[in-house]
Amino acid sequence: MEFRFDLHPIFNQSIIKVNSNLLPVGFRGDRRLALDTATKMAEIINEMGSASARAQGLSNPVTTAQKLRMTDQNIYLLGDPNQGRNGAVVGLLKVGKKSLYVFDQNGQTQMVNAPCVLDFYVHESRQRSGLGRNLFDTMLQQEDFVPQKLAVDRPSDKLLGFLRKHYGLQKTIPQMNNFVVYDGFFEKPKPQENNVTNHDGRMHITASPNTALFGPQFINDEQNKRSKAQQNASNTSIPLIQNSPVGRYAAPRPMCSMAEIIHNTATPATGEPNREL
Ligand SMILES: CC(=O)SCCNC(=O)CCNC(=O)[C@H](O)C(C)(C)COP(=O)(O)OP(=O)(O)OC[C@H]1O[C@@H](n2cnc3c(N)ncnc32)[C@H](O)[C@@H]1OP(=O)(O)O
Repeated sequence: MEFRFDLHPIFNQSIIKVNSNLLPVGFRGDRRLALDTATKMAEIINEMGSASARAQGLSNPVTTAQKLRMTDQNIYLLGDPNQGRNGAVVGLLKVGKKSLYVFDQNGQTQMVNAPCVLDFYVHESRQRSGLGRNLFDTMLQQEDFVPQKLAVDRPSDKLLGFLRKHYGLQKTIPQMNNFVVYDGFFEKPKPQENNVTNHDGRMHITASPNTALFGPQFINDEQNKRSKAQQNASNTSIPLIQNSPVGRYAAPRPMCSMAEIIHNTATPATGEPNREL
């Protein structure tokens, strides 16, 4: 798509990334140039957004400059410096994170903050020549996204074919909304080598408030923590400061009736702090 203005100063590389300020990421220039560039960028985004809507048979564009201004989404634009005198824009890809309710493989609803493909268009005269792949790969790399972790908003048949061909995405997890998610969407990332903690998988689950507050711990983790704490205590001469009990531990203790019976006195329950003493 060609424009009445020269695109070369805007496209300093073939693919540019634009966010809510309507300027290419890394833009340098004074206020006047920024204003001029943002005005031209708004025109590019509106025209490409409308062309994408037409190609998908939508009555309203999914992508406009006005909408982009109000989100933290990113648009990738593919330019062709060699078309015409001013160059041309031949592709658009809009992505961003969205909070979604989606079904997992077991049909359970999950709330996720997922990276989403929101709009994707390559000019009709250039489709099926690898430009879409080029644009998509650049987006994946710059956003640090993985294809199977993407939710795709109402994908067209062309986009389904594209994702199948280039990224092997085929098996979907059925959803009730317009988003398509693929097998692997819910897979947890594998732990990094240097993050792997050395435990044997045995959990320490007790009825103690620590378990309730912090969840069960791996037994080896606890032992490691304890031996580290002991080491620290013996290495330092910092006096042990006992924290005052808080919350329900600060409440007055009930009398222990068994002790009362044995000693014929009123005795507070043992093993717990008693602020009255
Ligand atoms: C979330 C959304 O945005 S949904 C809307 C997606 N956009 C559209 O449907 C708009 C019209 N289509 C397009 O703009 C483009 O076809 C895109 C963006 C989907 C793909 O861009 P392209 O530059 O064509 O992709 P690229 O050349 O890298 O890959 C080609 C593959 O995409 C798929 N594809 C592209 N065009 C078509 C088509 N007309 N019919 C069927 N499959 C197609 C095929 O798998 C094709 O491989 P093949 O030629 O071996 O069959």
